[in-house]
Amino acid sequence: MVAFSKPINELPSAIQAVLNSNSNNGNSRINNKTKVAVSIAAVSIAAYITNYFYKKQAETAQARPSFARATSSKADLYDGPVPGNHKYTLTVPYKNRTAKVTIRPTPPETFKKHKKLFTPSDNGNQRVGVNKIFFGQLSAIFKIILPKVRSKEVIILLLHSIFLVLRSWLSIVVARLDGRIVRDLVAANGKEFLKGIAYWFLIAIPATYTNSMIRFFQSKLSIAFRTRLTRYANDLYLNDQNAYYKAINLDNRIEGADQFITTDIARFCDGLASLYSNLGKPVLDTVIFNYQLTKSIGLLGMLGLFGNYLVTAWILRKVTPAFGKLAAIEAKLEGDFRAAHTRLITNAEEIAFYHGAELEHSILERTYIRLVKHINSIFKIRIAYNMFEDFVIKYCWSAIGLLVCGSKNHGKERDRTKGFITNKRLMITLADAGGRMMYSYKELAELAGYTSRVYNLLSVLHSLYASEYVATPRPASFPEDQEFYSLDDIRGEVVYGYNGIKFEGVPIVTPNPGNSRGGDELIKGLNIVINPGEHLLVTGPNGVGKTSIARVISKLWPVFRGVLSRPNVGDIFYIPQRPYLSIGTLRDQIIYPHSYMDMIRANRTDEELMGILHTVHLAYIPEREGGWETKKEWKDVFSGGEKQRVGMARLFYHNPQFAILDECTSAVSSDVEGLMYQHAKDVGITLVTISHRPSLFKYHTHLLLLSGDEGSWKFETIGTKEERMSLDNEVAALESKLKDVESDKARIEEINKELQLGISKDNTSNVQKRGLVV
Ligand SMILES: Nc1ncnc2c1ncn2[C@@H]1O[C@H](COP(=O)(O)OP(=O)(O)OP(=O)(O)O)[C@@H](O)[C@H]1O
Repeated sequence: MVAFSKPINELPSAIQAVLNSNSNNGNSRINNKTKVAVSIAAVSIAAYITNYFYKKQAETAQARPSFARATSSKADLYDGPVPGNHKYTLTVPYKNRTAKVTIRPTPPETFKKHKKLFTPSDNGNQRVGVNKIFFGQLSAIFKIILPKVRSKEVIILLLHSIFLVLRSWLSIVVARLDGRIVRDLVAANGKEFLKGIAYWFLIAIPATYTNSMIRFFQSKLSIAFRTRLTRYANDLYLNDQNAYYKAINLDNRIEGADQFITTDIARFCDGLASLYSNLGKPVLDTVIFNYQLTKSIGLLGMLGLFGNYLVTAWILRKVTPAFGKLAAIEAKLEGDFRAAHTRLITNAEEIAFYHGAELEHSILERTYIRLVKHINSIFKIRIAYNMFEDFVIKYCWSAIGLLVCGSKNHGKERDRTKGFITNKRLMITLADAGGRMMYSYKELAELAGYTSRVYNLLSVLHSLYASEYVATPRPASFPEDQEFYSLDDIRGEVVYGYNGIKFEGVPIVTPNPGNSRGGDELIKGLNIVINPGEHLLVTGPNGVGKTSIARVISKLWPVFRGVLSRPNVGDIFYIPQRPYLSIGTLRDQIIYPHSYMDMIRANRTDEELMGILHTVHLAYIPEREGGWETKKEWKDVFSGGEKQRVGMARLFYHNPQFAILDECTSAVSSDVEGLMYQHAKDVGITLVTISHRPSLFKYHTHLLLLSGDEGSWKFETIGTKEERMSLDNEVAALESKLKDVESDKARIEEINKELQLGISKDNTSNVQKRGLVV
């Protein structure tokens, strides 16, 4: 018989109550010594299994060839996938060395299989909460985070569960030990008391280890889920289907995908991993104590209690605020705040030039205030809810429990008191478990919010990956004789592998997602052909659709009607209007989008890169910047003209059959621009140039003139060699006239100086009165 008087803090009082009733009944069959021994053995076995699992993982990692050693110290920290390989190795910095990580990109078949699981919702109008939709979404996401039974995550889950059960077991053992120590203390049995204290210290080792391991596995589970989800989302987002571009330009269902992928996925995984241990324990406690109560209060009393649970659950469901929806809105507002900061960082120089700090400051403040107001409103909502929750669960449940117990208590006064006290303790501990369960329900509701955001992200990415867009219904007022362009009605065709660029009745249309008038037709059905060796110059006023032609050729914008025939992806290279410089070394800027490993595989050398830099007049750069390995924020290092020349260097490195040059030399001086164009032609690149500069005429054979007049266009040859020569002559004549202008200017300055001298001699000079100014 064990007598309890003082529960210890870390023990759930509920378990002690069970032990109380158990021990009072004299049911203790196993002694404490055995229990301590069994506990230590059980925890040791669990620790051994854990160790074995992690040792195996470390061995697998060691067995991989060292990428850094295999190449050289120059090896950059990332390597792209090798074409045709289903997996590849990335090297990442880790504790002053590089660690290798094997990446297995999600195969397209998996996306195809999962597509039906992820159906985009009707623009967030559905109810976010713990409901059927939530469980459906969760089960779809489970297909990603637990793809098969034999996966790392399942092992972590199992080990986590083992430690959770061990914790419950240890709690019981510790409670019994506590009772025994108190008994010996009261009985003044010094020897037994000291023995109890010794056991106490002995059990502390597995107990603390178990608690640490529970937290460890919870974190491991969360990060393992996050890794799976992040990789999956990245694979859907960044691929040859350009979902990252479509999400911004062809769709408006997800705003700020960065927030979704970086923060929302992390919160979802944390919530899911903690829910397992947070919900598991009170559920276990509730089962145990309800079982105990049934013994005391009989079946009828128990039915009464269950009725009470059902009514409480119903009321709570009715009065619980939409925590899921609130969490989803909070996540969106966090995203807006983050996006405002990102904009500031990206455009720091332009904003500084304009002295725009004050305005930007107010934008940031406004975004933050919106977020804080929302969070504060959640806090307020929680006051009333928490009061209600406490009132119902802690006070009403206990009172009802006492009533049930009271009505069941018969017999002698002494027995009635004992039964009443035991049941009361059970009721209070049950209420405590209920409270924790309700708290977990709140967590579950918040998880529903993150689940809906993650699900929404994945389902939109799935539809963009499959090139499925939101339909725009044709408005009744839309003119009948006018073609209506909706993103769900793309009838054009793209033929790859064509040796040239051919448009057959292809209109250039802006996508305009979410706009009720559909896409705007910038250029009426284009019919042009560019064969290898012919060079096209596209010109016309601003905003007429020149760059949009390049977008259609690059398949960024859809071909709504007609047929576009174009070369394969690797045979055509595009240099955009705004230069882009990536993260990485100086070398990476020239070879972008290839990696250093691609360069090594293709037997290309730094000497070759140096030759290219000579061509674009940037040969001084490697020395100035400290060599090819230098890493800097290149967009802040290069001048506008240098950035554009780096773009041309990329063109010469990749040396494609076709190139689309979109105003990519507008900041380069005319002489160097001419040399670069001539070089591009000499090495056999067929050019499609978008430009306003007449000086580029002579490098092209065809002209596409966009007038902007209701989408009309004119396609003509720039004339014979002689005619182009005569154009050249005209340009030369104009340039020489410009030179004359310079000499005339100099002469005027001379005259002015002479006049100044005259003025100082004769202040009344007429010339001074008239003032000759250039
Ligand atoms: N993603 C988009 N969605 C809707 N309209 C767009 C989009 N991108 C561009 N436009 C519009 O399409 C029109 C043509 O744009 P484009 O960039 O092709 O012009 P451009 O002829 O190259 O002009 P510029 O000479 O100024 O570079 C513009 O009016 C522009 O506002």
